[in-house]
This record gives sequence, structure tokens and C-alpha cells, in this order.
Amino acid sequence: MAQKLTLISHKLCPYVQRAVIALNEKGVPFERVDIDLANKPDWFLKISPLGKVPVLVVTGDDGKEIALFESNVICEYIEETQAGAKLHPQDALQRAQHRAWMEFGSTILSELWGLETTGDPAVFESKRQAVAAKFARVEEALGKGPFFAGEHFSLVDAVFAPVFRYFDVFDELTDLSVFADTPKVRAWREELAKRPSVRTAVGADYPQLLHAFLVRHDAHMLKLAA
Ligand SMILES: N[C@@H](CCC(=O)N[C@@H](CS)C(=O)NCC(=O)O)C(=O)O
Repeated sequence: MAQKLTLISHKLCPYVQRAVIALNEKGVPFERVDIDLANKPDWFLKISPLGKVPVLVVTGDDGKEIALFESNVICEYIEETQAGAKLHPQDALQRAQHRAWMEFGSTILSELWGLETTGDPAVFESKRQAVAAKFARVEEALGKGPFFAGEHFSLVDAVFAPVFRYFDVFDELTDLSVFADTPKVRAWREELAKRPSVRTAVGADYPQLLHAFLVRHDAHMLKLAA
């Protein structure tokens, strides 16, 4: 069935980026519609039960639209329905492990959000350590590289690339030092940053936009960094 894919997006959202990266890796054409999350349109609230991006709207030949939410589910759908490079292992057990690490990538992001908003140095430090401990676990899971599972780029890479990109900007604002003892994670991060599917998943203005967003929202964090 011929389909049209429309990704409802926000320019800064790392969950959106993982879906964009998966679509880019597959070479699938899609339309991206950015919305203002501070002023969510009614049509968006109708199709997004949690009011969150990304949402992938799949339009069938018959014009019927199905809206999918949750970024990892969207990535799985892209993998299952689109031709192109395989982004999941063939083996069921390995695939399950990859799914678990995709979830792990979401958990790291939610811990980062907490880091941004705290004004208490002790809370900041304990959260910073929690994030560093998570990356230490990622370090243990990594092999020779260059990607999470070796030679082939997978959905785990698509999930972590935007996390690392977020750190690029975050690191300029505050001293997180969460990669100090994780050489494999650092090498992985550098490899992903070079990947065309990753680089083109955001606009050229992404660092400036994210920087401005963090500065606007995270006065406490900046104070701690000073
Ligand atoms: N679990 C969701 C998380 C998505 C998410 O948190 N998106 C944020 C933007 S990065 C959002 O839409 N926030 C708007 C809101 O919560 O009101 C997923 O993986 O898709």
C-alpha cells in the first residue's frame, strides 16, 4: 500500500530526531510539520493523546489517516514497514536487547530534564552522578564499535545520537563531565555526530535554538555553572 508519512515535530525535540534519523537511514520521503509546543493546535491535541511530539501520521491510499505516537513505537513501525537498511538485529533475543537499550536512551533523557531545572547544588550533583552512572553502564554494553552493535547502524544508534547532540550544547553551559571515564561512549558519540542521517535531522540553527531554550528555562542551572 502506498503511504504518505507526515511527522509532527518540534525543532528541538530529541525524541522527534530519533524518528527522523530512522527515516533518513531508510531513505524514506516524509513531510515534517513543526508545531509550537507552548501553544498546541487543536488538530494536534486530537491526534496526540499525551500532547507530545513526535506523532507519525500515516495516510493510506484510501486517504485514511492513522496517527502513531511514542517515538520508539514510531521507529519500530518505520523499521517493519520500510525498505532499506535493517535497523534491528535479525535475532529475537538481540532485538529485545536493542529495544531495552532504546528505552534506556529515553530514561537518560528524562534524567537530563531533571538536571536542568534544579536550583539546589546538592540535587544537581546527585543527578549529575546518576547520569554519569548511566553512561558507565552504556560503556559496559559497548563493543568494538563504531556503532552500538558493531559495524551496522541500528535503532539504538538513532536513539542515542540526539541524546549526545543535546550534550554538545548542554556541555557548553555547565560542567557535567559525565563522559570522563567512558572512552567507548565518547568514540561512539563522535562517530554518530558524523553520520549524515544524524547531521541532517536538525536544522543548521539547532545549536543556537537549543542554547537559547536552555538559557531561557534554566537560570538555576546556569547559576550553578558560574
Ligand atoms: N515518551 C515520548 C516522549 C516525547 C516527549 O516528551 N516529547 C516532548 C518534546 S521533546 C513533548 O512533546 N513535550 C510537550 C509536553 O509534554 O507538553 C516519546 O518517546 O515519544
